[in-house]
Amino acid sequence: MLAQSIKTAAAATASSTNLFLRMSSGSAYKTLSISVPKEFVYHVKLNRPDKYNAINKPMWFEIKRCFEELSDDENCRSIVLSGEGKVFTAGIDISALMEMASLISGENDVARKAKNLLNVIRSFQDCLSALELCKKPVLAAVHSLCIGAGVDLISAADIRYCSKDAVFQVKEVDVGLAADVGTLQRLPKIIHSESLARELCYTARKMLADEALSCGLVSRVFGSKDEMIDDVIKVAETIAKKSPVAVQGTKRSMVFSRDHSVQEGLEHIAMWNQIMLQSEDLVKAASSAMSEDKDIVFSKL
Ligand SMILES: CC/C=C\C=C\CC(=O)SCCNC(=O)CCNC(=O)[C@H](O)C(C)(C)COP(=O)(O)OP(=O)(O)OC[C@H]1O[C@@H](n2cnc3c(N)ncnc32)[C@H](O)[C@@H]1OP(=O)(O)O
Repeated sequence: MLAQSIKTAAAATASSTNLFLRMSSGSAYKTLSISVPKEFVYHVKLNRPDKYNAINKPMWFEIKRCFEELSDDENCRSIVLSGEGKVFTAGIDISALMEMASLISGENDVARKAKNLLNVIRSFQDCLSALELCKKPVLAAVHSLCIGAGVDLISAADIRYCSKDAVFQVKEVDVGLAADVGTLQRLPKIIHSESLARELCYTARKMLADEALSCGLVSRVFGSKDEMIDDVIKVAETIAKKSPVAVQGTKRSMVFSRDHSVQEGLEHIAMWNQIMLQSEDLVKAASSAMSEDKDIVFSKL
């Protein structure tokens, strides 16, 4: 009886950490579609194709929930992010911008209006930072348009790819905004050019795939969306076959080191690895490297 209860509890715990199982049992996403094309590889698609995947309020919060859930889903080791339909995304849904305006219409006082806006801006920032905080690497695969909030979104990913029809546009100044959900902070560090980043952000000019490649915004340009998705899933699969302890530690250290000095980064990884080098993954990976057997089975993490 006790053994049966333990088994049932264990099964419940296992399924509660498996996003895909919970999705198929009903707790679905309305603005994202999620699949598992390969073992341990998740594919998250922005899924409002009729609206060019414009990011409306539900999509903002589903992005946050999804990447937070995948962060702790032991069946997920890498994530591909793409857009369903004709374009990757046309940026924030204009209705979400209007909703922000309506939030302050009932207030007369500047301090109260500011407080309301601050809360919204911070919560939208958190939605996209969820990609960066996610323990698993996120590989963004961009086709066609990637506008405004789309650039904020992919800037929080680990790796970016695009197809040759891709167009990137930091469009915020055109709608009267200083971008406030990540582009201004992350883009200069990705492309290592304050000059180009400022040009793109001040002018809102369109950047095509070739330039995105040459400035380092993307790692590779593919001939078509289909070719890109196939190949990016292969990269995600390669990552998913590595030790999850090693990959998650690498992401954590690279995100930390981007924002700290070399010495602070070295200290951070030393603290991390004084624990993680004790993992069974090190022994498994090292002994496989010395043998013919390259098919290592790492435990879930
Ligand atoms: C706290 C603040 C946080 C974040 C702020 C982010 C700022 C930004 O994201 S700025 C960028 C905002 N986006 C835009 O300005 C783009 C607006 N869209 C367009 O200019 C055009 O749609 C287009 C992308 C140039 C494409 O044009 P076209 O090929 O002619 O298609 P459409 O018929 O215009 O669009 C198809 C379909 O999609 C709907 N749609 C497109 N973009 C948006 C959007 N941003 N919000 C809401 N809906 C959008 C469009 O209405 C059409 O839908 P229908 O139902 O067919 O009308």
